[in-house]
Amino acid sequence: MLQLTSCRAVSRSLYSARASLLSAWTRRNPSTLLASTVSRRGYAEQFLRSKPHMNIGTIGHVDHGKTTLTAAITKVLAEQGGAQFTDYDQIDKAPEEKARGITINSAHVEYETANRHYGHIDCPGHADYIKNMITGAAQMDGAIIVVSATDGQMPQTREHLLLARQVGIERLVVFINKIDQVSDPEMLELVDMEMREILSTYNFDGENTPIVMGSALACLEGRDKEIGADKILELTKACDDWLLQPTRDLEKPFLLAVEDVFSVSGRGTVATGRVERGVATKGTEVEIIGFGSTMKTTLTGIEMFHKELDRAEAGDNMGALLRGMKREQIRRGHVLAIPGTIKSAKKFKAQLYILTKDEGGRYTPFMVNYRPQCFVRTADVTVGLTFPEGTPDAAEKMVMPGDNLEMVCSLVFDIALEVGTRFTLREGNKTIGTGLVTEIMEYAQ
Ligand SMILES: Nc1nc2c(ncn2[C@@H]2O[C@H](COP(=O)(O)OP(=O)(O)OP(=O)(O)O)[C@@H](O)[C@H]2O)c(=O)[nH]1
Ligand SMILES: [Mg+2]
Repeated sequence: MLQLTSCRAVSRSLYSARASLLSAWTRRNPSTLLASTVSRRGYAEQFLRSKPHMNIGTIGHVDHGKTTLTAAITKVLAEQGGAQFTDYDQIDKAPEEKARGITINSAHVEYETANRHYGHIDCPGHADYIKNMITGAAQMDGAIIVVSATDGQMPQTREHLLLARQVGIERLVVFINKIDQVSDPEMLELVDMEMREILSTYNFDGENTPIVMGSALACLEGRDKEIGADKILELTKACDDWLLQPTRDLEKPFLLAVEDVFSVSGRGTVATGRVERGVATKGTEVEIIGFGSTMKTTLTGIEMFHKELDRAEAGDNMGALLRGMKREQIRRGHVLAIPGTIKSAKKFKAQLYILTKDEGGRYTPFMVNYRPQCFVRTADVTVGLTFPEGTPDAAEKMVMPGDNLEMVCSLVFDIALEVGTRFTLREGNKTIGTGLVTEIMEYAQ
């Protein structure tokens, strides 16, 4: 970044300067193209809205009515002018999308209630959910868990609850669907009780979570308003009231993943990278975390768009001038963060999704102690994979392409990690899996 500064054309507008800076930057690191083009300004232009935005989705057992419900929500809100009606067929005919090199089937719709703008994800198949949740393609801040009144909770109801918890969803709303097929009120009460119980089992607030009972199909077919449209509106109201607005990246403590390091004569050492979250100003104290010891320093200068600036925020690509640091002390893969907000770790548990060969992954299974490269932010470190304690027949157990499972990951070097950090596993030039940190088992110091 600073190299570019020395040959800048003074008359160029900020915007074109930024474009060339980005292209030079992404040439060096093509994988960050997406992240860097969605800059703070670009984002604001595209998504400026008057209401707070939230990402949610429908989760739950196969055939319990997630897609029908998604269509029903767009139908009732379309009548109020807050959505475009998206019928069942349009949702399940989901376009294939490429995210992080993995093909993912999911359908996105959007709608507005009185209070919020929602992005809503409905995935056609069970395996896609898991993949979407682990890769972050379905980054949900909250979710609607759909359970059929005729079946009650089923294995994937529980599995999705577990996964929702692991990907950091704190609150859910329950929709007990298909009540048009159940005439016995005691049966509904039983499903209600069961749901509260398993919500608590998975550390959700079982007692206070709103549970709405209705029929998505009745709503979609425009009949039985009292169990159809009325209940769907009650559900969206429950989402507005109960689901918590996520903290915006800007409000979180500053964190930058170091992409490159330069030595600028007469000034000192500059680390460049994208601000993942928070805001930094001149004088901000930071820790440099990863690869051994944690070092403290101060940001003495911020450079962006070929200019000295006072402030950088989430989404910006910045150069950070670091007081008293030598070039050799910092490397790609280090993280600059507000002291005490993130720690360096070597060993953690993760939920993994192993790509199939059609997704560009391995053709063959692997066994315990497999050692791929783990890519976290800008770091890549060799990782040894083992099964959690108590896994039966761990020595003979095979992990097949297409599997999703929990594994213990032991890194060769420690890096900044926290629960919820996402990473990819690669072998040679192939992405073979993606993962999400669910528990830190061993910190570096
Ligand atoms: N009687 C009745 N049938 C419903 C209701 N909601 C959905 N269905 C039916 O249940 C079946 C499954 O609905 P979907 O919406 O496709 O279920 P899904 O949860 O999206 O299923 P997957 O995406 O395959 O996991 C369809 O035949 C729907 O018409 C309802 O309220 N009442
Ligand atoms: Mg569906």
